[in-house]
Formats: sequence, C-alpha cells, structure tokens
Amino acid sequence: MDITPEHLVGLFPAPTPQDSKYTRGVVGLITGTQEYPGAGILSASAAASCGAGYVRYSGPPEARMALLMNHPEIVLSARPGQRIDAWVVGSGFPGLFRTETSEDKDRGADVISILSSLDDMDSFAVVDAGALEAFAVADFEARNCARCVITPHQGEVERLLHLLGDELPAHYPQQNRTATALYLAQKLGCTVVFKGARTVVAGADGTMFTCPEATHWLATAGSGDVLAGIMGAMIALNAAKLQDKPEMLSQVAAAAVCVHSLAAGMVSEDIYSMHEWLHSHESDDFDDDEDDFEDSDEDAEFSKQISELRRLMGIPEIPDKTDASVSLGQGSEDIPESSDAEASDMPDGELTEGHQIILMDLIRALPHAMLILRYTGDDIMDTLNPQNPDEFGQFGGVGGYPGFPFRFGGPLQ
Ligand SMILES: NC(=O)C1=CN([C@@H]2O[C@H](COP(=O)(O)OP(=O)(O)OC[C@H]3O[C@@H](n4cnc5c(N)ncnc54)[C@H](OP(=O)(O)O)[C@@H]3O)[C@@H](O)[C@H]2O)[C@@H](O)CC1
Ligand SMILES: Nc1ncnc2c1ncn2[C@@H]1O[C@H](COP(=O)(O)OP(=O)(O)O)[C@@H](O)[C@H]1O
Repeated sequence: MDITPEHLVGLFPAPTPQDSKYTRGVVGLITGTQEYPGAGILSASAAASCGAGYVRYSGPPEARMALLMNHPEIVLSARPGQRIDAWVVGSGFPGLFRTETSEDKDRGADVISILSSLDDMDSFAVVDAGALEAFAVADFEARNCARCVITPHQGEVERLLHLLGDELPAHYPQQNRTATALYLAQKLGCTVVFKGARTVVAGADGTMFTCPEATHWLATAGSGDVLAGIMGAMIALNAAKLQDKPEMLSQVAAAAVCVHSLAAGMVSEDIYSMHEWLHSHESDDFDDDEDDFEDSDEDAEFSKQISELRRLMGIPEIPDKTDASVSLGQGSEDIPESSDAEASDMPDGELTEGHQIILMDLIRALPHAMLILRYTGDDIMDTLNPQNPDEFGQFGGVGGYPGFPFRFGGPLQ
C-alpha cells in the first residue's frame, strides 16, 4: 500500500509533564569509521535533531569531536548492555570486518553483540551499510531480526543477496524492487527499507509500503546516513508503542522515509511532490466525527501549538479552525502570488481539520529534519542551493513554489 500522511499521525508525540529524557527515546549509534567519520556526524546529528530524548554515540575521534562542538547534548559512549531503545549501526562502515583501525574493529564486534541481544534488551535497530554483513554471520541469531530495520540501497541489496548465497532473480532489480524487498524481509524476518528514488518498505509479515517519490536532490553522498539517524530517533520516540505492537515497525520506518524526503523537498524547494502527496489523501476519518474537535483545554493547547509552529515555519494562519476548509494557496496575503506558469498545475487542495492534525505532526518533525539536512549541510546545501537557480528541477527554484503554504525560510533561514 502507499504510505499516506495519515500514517505519520501520532509518531511525533509532544512531551508531557510525565516525560523524561528516557521516555522520549534513547538512541545509540555506532556509525562512522576512520575512513568515513562524516557518516557518524550525519547520523548522530540527525538523531539528536529529530527529537530523541537522549543520544549516545560511539565513533572515531574526528566524529566525536565534531559532534561535541555541534551537539554537546550527545553523550560520547554507546556500548552493548546499555539501555538503548533504538540502535543505529553500520553507516560509514565499509564492512563490519573491513575497517582499518583496531578501535573500528572493536566497534564492529560491538555491533554483532548488540544485534544478538536486541530481544534481551527490548531494543530495536536500524542496520545500515557495512552492518548489513551481520546477516551473513553464521552465529548471528535470527531470533533478533524482527527487531531490525535494514536500509540497503540497490548495491547493498545485491551484495546482501550474494552473501546469503542467493541468485539474483532474472527480472531484478528495476522491474521488481517491491518483490525483492518482500523476499528479503521474509527471508531474514526483518523490516526492509529498499532505498531509491521511490523507496519501498517491507515488513516480515508481508506488509508493504510504497513511499512517495522523493526529490532527486537527495541523490547525494550522506543522505542515507541522515535517514538512518531520523529513523533511529523515530523508532526510539515510539519504542513503548512498538513493544506492544512490533508489527508497526515497518510503518514507523516508512514514516521516517517520508519525513526525510519531505524535509529534503522543503530544503531544496522542490516541493511539488510534497504538496501532491499531502493532498492526494483526504482524511475523512477525522471529518466524520465532530466530537474529535470538541472544545477542551487539550484542543485549545493543540490549536495554540499549531499556531506557534505555523508562525515559526512561516505557514499562514488558518482564519477559523471551525471553518469548513481553507483553500490552500489562496488563504493568506503572506503567500506569494502565483506568477509562474507551473502554478496553475498545482492541485487545489483543501485544508480540512483532519489535515490540520497531519500537518501538526509534520510541523513537529520537519523543522528538525530540515535542520539536519541544512546542518549536514555544507555538502548537501551546496548541492541543494546551486548558484544558478535555473539548474533546479521543473518545480524547484530559489523562491520556492508559488502558492504553496510551506514557505522556505522561517527560523532556519
Ligand atoms: N561523508 C561520509 O562519511 C560518507 C559516508 N558514507 C557511508 O559510508 C558507506 C560506504 O559508502 P560508499 O559510498 O563508499 O559505498 P556504497 O554506497 O556502499 O557503495 C559501494 C558500491 O555499491 C554500489 N552502489 C552504491 N550505490 C548504489 C546504487 N544506488 N545502486 C547500485 N549500486 C550502488 C557501487 O558499486 P558499482 O556499481 O560501482 O560496482 C558502489 O561502488 C555508506 O554506506 C555510507 O553509510 C557515504 O554516505 C558517503 C559519504
Ligand atoms: N534519484 C533519487 N531520487 C530521490 N531520492 C534518492 C535518489 N537517489 C537516492 N535517493 C535517496 O537518498 C538516500 C541515499 O542513501 P544511500 O544510497 O545510502 O547514500 P549514502 O550512503 O551516500 O548516504 C536514500 O534515502 C535514497 O532513497
């Protein structure tokens, strides 16, 4: 099935008086090596910026130093046996056993130890890049795989299938990425995020999610490392729910893919597909039940938060929450007038109350994800903001997409 905006609802719970840094999700990362320290910085920054309550990191000295400078809230130790809700392992590892320094080799061994004890520790893991090799290690016990999300790109899928001793299907890969993801998920008993322009997510139970096609500006080194960190944070934030409903793991993974690509769309201002995605799914469930929106302190607080977040992000205010709907792209003087020919191609969406809830969750998630993409920054931003705006895709451009309510800018400008 296609992942819809509704699948994101509730995955970014706001902190409550009962919360502590531990209940907000503890992420542990073993990412980055001497050769690829940047992968450690990207993934750990992503986890810290994406709302996790506590981030612990183990990686090479260069990455530790950079993280300390930019994210002093990150604790520089992550070891087997620690109480971690979601691990992110392997980004920046050329292979678990092919790293150069003895420190990196020790951390490769830690990864195996961690993946072998996920059940005992009630933890989940995002297994990226070099750590995918763990699935080919004979003594790595399959009983833990249900707690793993693996995030291979096409080259890694091929390598993993090879390590598992499988022949590639004749029609592989382009024609049947979905079937390949499902095959791997069922063979390994884990969730598979098969990355690409249109990422597909398969759960071991046969659940499939197809994510909207992401902006192609994501095709740049390091963007997968950012995704791993976002995913780790989202799994940690929802760890309590996942303990009760482990079958939601594939949904949370797919939601992380969406947040990553929506944020990339906003940062690159290639937001046409995002607009289309947000408004291609009506949320009738919410509209049917007026009681959902009865006046209460909670609703008032909810509306206040929406207003504040809208203000921060430069999203125009909705004049009246009880108003039936507000036409997107025409509701505020703050929105630049459409002037380009493409503007007439924009779907004329309606912002219903159901959409407000969805937007609320997106609004919570996106500033963080955008911050990561900006911070990760000089490389990615150079790619995303080339000197010559004419080089942007059809719907991109330095001015953003006219008429779209999310404006480039806000506090991150
Ligand atoms: N600044 C940092 O710290 C960075 C750290 N990084 C981190 O380090 C890890 C190693 O990264 P990496 O770039 O060395 O190797 P990796 O992506 O595994 O490719 C290996 C081979 O696989 C193939 N292949 C790759 N992609 C493919 C595709 N889509 N479709 C098809 N084939 C594809 C291709 O083989 P070829 O086709 O050329 O034979 C390629 O030579 C990486 O996973 C990441 O976590 C990176 O993010 C970079 C920035
Ligand atoms: N052409 C593309 N269009 C949209 N998204 C892409 C495209 N190419 C790659 N991506 C996305 O960018 C990320 C790249 O991750 P990955 O291949 O692991 O690169 P890296 O290892 O350099 O971080 C993935 O999330 C993938 O879905």
